[in-house]
Amino acid sequence: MKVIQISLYLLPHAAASRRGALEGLFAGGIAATLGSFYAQRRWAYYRNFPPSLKLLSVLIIAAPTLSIQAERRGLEYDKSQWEGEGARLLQVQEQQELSKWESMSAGDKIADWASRHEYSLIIGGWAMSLIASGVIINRNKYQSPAQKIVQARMWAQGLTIGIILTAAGFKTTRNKGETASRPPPDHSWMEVVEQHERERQEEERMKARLASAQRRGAPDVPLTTDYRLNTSAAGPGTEPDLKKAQAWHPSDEYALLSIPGPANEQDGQHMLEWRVTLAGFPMTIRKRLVKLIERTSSSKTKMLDLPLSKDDLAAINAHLRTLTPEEILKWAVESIPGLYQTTAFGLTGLVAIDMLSKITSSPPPLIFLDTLYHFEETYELVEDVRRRYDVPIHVYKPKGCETVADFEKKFGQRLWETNEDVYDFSIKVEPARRAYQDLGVKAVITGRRQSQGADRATLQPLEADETGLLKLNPLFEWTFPFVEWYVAEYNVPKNKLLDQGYRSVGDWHSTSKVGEGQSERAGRWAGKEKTECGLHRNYFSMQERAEKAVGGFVFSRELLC
Ligand SMILES: Nc1ncnc2c1ncn2[C@@H]1O[C@H](COP(=O)(O)OS(=O)(=O)O)[C@@H](OP(=O)(O)O)[C@H]1O
Repeated sequence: MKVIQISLYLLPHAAASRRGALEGLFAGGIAATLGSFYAQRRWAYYRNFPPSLKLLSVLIIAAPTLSIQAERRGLEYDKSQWEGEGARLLQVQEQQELSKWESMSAGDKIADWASRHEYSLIIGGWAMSLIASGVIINRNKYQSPAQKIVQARMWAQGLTIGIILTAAGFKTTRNKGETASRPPPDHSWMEVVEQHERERQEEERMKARLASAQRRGAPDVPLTTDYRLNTSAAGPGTEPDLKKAQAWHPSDEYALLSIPGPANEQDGQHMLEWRVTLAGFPMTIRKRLVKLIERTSSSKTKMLDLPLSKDDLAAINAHLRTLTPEEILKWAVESIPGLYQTTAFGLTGLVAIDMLSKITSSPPPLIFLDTLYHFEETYELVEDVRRRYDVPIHVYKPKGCETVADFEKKFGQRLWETNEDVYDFSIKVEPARRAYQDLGVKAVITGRRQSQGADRATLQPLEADETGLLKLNPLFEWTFPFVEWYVAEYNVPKNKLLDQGYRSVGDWHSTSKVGEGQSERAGRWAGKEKTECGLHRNYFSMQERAEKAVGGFVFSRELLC
């Protein structure tokens, strides 16, 4: 807040008043002197006045003009010092007064003018009554000039007291009326000052919080003032409603925000992606940034007691939905015991691997279910990841099978065509179960996202499956462009097939390229109704279907388990 030093304000105010006083004295003095000369020439009885009385008649005019003009100049100076919001308020007030004045009757206008100039009227009244009584008393031949002056002053004083009493009575009546009809006092100036003060304190608090978060090892995020947006999704020129941002990811240069767009009949509600350049942030984003930094730098969290009740799960999800993927991962690393990441090295899983490598020096170990039918490029990617990230990879294959030959010896060729339920169970569902039991897995991070649609459209950040396994989906709200952006931005290793027209990669026999405008997973089991490999379906029903398909429990135990 601006503090005005008294000397800086008072000295120019006094100078302005002095200038006004001189102007008033000069103008009043000249007018009164000219008037005195005129009276001297014109009226014999004025010529008979002693010089002191003539001087008094000049002073009577000059003194009020001096004080009135001095006050005017002082007020003018005060007004010139108002600036910004203050000046605006003054203008509004003047405007209100003008319209009030225009709506008044002639009588009210006179009363209003009189009340605003009461001191000028009193001084003027005193002067006029002194002159008038002087003129009347001067006609008395029997009094000496000194007696006449004393008597004129007495008359003038009496008249002036009369004027003052009338003004006081008039003012009291007026005040009573005004108090009854007066609108509540206008405290808007106080609001302006308070608002400025609140903003200043908020800014201070943010700086302090940011500094403290940074001391605790949070990333250094640039906070400047210029703020630009660009979007392809909503069209240029529109601005996102930042309060609705559901997911966002700050990098060194910009943040990606995911905000629900307008619903339409074809796609229903869909998300819009915004790229916000971090040349600077508005206050709303800055606040979220500070929160984010605080969260990412917060210290230890208590480990969860498993299993979770439904209510606990709902409460945790309500919390996780407000976090970024990195925050969710950090929370999981700190609070979920027995945490692993299950991955087929899809783009989403790769993003999570990269984020985890920046969050912790001992990221959750990876579980890769080697179906034996992966593309060569996928196996190459496994090695790339092994080289780039210091994370253990547990590879699980179909039970008792090291090679395709082993698998086909057991189940025959093209099992995915001859018996899909058995295929899904034996290449993914059973090996996964085995891995979870061998390794003591309590929770897995998955690469599923809501925007992949079908069963995943309502995906939550944390789920508990029918076996009690927790599944964490940190990128549940990210869309494909976000994932692609992250991979490119941080040079995350990816499947070479993605540069050849594939978007989601599974087994070679059930994966195809996708055309322009097709959905991300259109190339998986193309032409079939199937949308999931079974890994994320109900374990017990998958097991039951596979057992039925191979001819009952006894036989299935041998073949499948
Ligand atoms: N083979 C294999 N091994 C380990 N984990 C696997 C496997 N297949 C699927 N997943 C997990 O499921 C996530 C989604 O995979 P997909 O989108 O490819 O769908 S599907 O599961 O194959 O139907 C997938 O996400 P990503 O980590 O992005 O691959 C994994 O979390």
